[in-house]
Amino acid sequence: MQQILIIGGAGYIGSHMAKQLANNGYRVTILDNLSTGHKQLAQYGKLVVGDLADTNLLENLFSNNTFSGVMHFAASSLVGESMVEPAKYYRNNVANTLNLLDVMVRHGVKNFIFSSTAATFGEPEYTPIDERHPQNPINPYGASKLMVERILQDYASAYGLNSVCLRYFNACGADPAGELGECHEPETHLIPLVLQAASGRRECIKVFGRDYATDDGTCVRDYIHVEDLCSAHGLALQQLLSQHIQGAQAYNLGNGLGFSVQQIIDAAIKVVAEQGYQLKVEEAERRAGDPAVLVADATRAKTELGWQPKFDSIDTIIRHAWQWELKQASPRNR
Ligand SMILES: NC(=O)c1ccc[n+]([C@@H]2O[C@H](COP(=O)([O-])OP(=O)(O)OC[C@H]3O[C@@H](n4cnc5c(N)ncnc54)[C@H](O)[C@@H]3O)[C@@H](O)[C@H]2O)c1
Ligand SMILES: O=c1ccn([C@@H]2O[C@H](COP(=O)(O)OP(=O)(O)O[C@H]3O[C@H](CO)[C@@H](O)[C@H](O)[C@H]3O)[C@@H](O)[C@H]2O)c(=O)[nH]1
Repeated sequence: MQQILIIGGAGYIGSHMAKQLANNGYRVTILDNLSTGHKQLAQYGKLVVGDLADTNLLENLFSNNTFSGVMHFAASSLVGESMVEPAKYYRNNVANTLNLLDVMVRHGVKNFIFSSTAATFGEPEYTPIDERHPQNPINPYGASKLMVERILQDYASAYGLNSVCLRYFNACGADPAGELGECHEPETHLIPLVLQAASGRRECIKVFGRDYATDDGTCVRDYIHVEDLCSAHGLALQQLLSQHIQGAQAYNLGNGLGFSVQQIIDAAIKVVAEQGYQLKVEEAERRAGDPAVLVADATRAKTELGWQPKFDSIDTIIRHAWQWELKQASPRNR
């Protein structure tokens, strides 16, 4: 059985990844410092609680296990916070990743998958955004992820470390079986916030600006189900393990479909109404640093990895997230 190390596997996307890998016959070890993750999400692997900054812990982990590959989800990932606390972002996302890569190189572990982001592109020059689009991040979060992308290129040529950077657009949805889902504190993502407004955990959803150059004036994003993100990781892993992928590669991951903030709210209103729930919408100022439109061109992932998103219906995405939200809002979990 091949053993995979998931860094950040107690978080939103990493926990879904652990479940998919475990269900596909891999042995999973999770390293997580539980800074934004949750022990109860790390159900599908052996959890080691610890920090990436702890080189001794990493050395022991790699000495006592034989990892076929490493998936790295751990990061600080709040765009706004990164503007006022850039040091935290460069330390956690860049310096700590370097720690990890150096231990991998020392132990001859060659296969690495990295969670990158659409935020590495900055203000789009054109959409949909393919891999040829210039990368000019406009915040330290995006810059920190781009630095790792760059480091991975050099580590591939100098040390033979093979890697895949997967640049997610807007991760959303939840485990279709209802066991796992998003629980960030603070939550900043649109879909969970809209659903919290419906469940009563939040008073209302605020629309950040209606004066963008889009059809209805609200921002357009490419919402990609967490299960589909994980299936792309699974395919990338297979290709790394079989050495079909070598060097440092990068793929954009999205559905290629744009939904406006208003369209998301409308879709959510329909889903929650089936169970008699409603939600209140309020107007708010634009949030600094939000581009009007971010949509992915994921052709490369489709042709080279054989990836095909399964949950591209926004209704299905919202239904899965709503099932999870109802569980979070139930009195037993409060
Ligand atoms: N959620 C999105 O829409 C989105 C979009 C693009 C990219 N990403 C990237 O995907 C990855 C996962 O995102 P998520 O939403 O699941 O985040 P998350 O915060 O839910 O998960 C990150 C996990 O990493 C852990 N962690 C952080 N720093 C650590 C450290 N130094 N040592 C050990 N563990 C540490 C946290 O405790 C948490 O469990 C991140 O790298 C993020 O930047 C997310
Ligand atoms: O209460 C809210 C929250 C969000 N929005 C809007 O909803 C859209 C989506 O926002 P959000 O869910 O915060 O996602 P993004 O800001 O698009 O960023 C996500 O997607 C990026 C890639 O596209 C990743 O890099 C980031 O990590 C991830 O947070 C944006 O237009 C926001 O202005 C609102 O109107 N009201």
